[in-house]
Amino acid sequence: MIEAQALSKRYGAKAAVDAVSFTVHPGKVTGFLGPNGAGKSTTMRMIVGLDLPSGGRVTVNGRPYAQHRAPLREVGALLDAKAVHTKRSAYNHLRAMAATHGIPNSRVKEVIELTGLGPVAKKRVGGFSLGMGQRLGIAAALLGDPHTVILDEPVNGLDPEGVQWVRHLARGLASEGRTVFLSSHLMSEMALTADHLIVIGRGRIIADAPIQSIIDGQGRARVRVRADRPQDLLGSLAGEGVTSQVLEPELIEITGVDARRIAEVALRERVLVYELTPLQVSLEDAYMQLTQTEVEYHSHDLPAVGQTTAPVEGR
Ligand SMILES: Nc1ncnc2c1ncn2[C@@H]1O[C@H](COP(=O)(O)OP(=O)(O)OP(=O)(O)O)[C@@H](O)[C@H]1O
Repeated sequence: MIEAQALSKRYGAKAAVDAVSFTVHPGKVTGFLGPNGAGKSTTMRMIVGLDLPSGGRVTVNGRPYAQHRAPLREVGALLDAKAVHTKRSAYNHLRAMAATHGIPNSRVKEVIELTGLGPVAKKRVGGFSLGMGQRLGIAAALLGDPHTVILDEPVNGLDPEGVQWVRHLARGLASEGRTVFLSSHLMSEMALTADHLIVIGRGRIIADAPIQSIIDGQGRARVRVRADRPQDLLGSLAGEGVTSQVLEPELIEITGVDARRIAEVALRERVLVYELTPLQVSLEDAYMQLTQTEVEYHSHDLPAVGQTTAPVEGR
């Protein structure tokens, strides 16, 4: 179990992590999700003692990381796969790590097999692709057979097979009762892997909940409507804070009210509706809504064609 209490990290005037408190429980995969610069890596580095907190504290199974007798057996972490730049082979790199922690060679061989590094184990790590480096970092994290596994952006640089492998690995580790904490800036990835999400933006926790409740709590209803006079329908819904997208002359998507409300208004306005389909709110949508005020680096899109906010023209 990882427990952070009012954990903070300042760089000069900037709060990279701003008094965050959260608990990561064993037996499930907890995703640590946030846009670039949100504070994920800094938080993870503080968990394993690589950065000193400016305030607050964080413990793993009740103690700060550095106070564990055999930290590698307690916590395995992948924090920066690129940090391994060595002329050693993967095998020798892992063997050296194992030796300093009293871990037998048989375990080195096990993690090499587990991470699919067998065919390249004797090759120099310096020549590894990003994906292979990532697998090596995960192998190193698992070396001590730790109770707690922390992986910072583990799928970075992995091919689809590798992404799926990380997913299975994470789920497998959690099903064995371990604490699994994975960071990502991709909701789509977390949706497939995590049971629970901690969402961070600008150094603050903005959600900490099971995935399903994040979808339920954040998603605004979105409904696809085919109607003979969609503009009249939108005009009548204008006071209800809806947004809409015109896809075809008689096909629109309305966000902000549910299908029943649209049907009521259509009936009142005598608009003929011949399709009314509630659309599931995607996790990506829920995430965007959660973090839209919390991203450090905004991109500026061109306005989407047909995207309007009611009231609309042509009424
Ligand atoms: N050593 C440092 N010195 C100064 N500022 C830093 C340092 N490390 C991180 N920061 C700043 O702290 C904030 C949080 O960074 P962090 O790397 O923890 O975010 P992140 O969520 O992991 O982002 P990413 O997904 O881009 O890796 C950012 O604004 C970053 O620029």
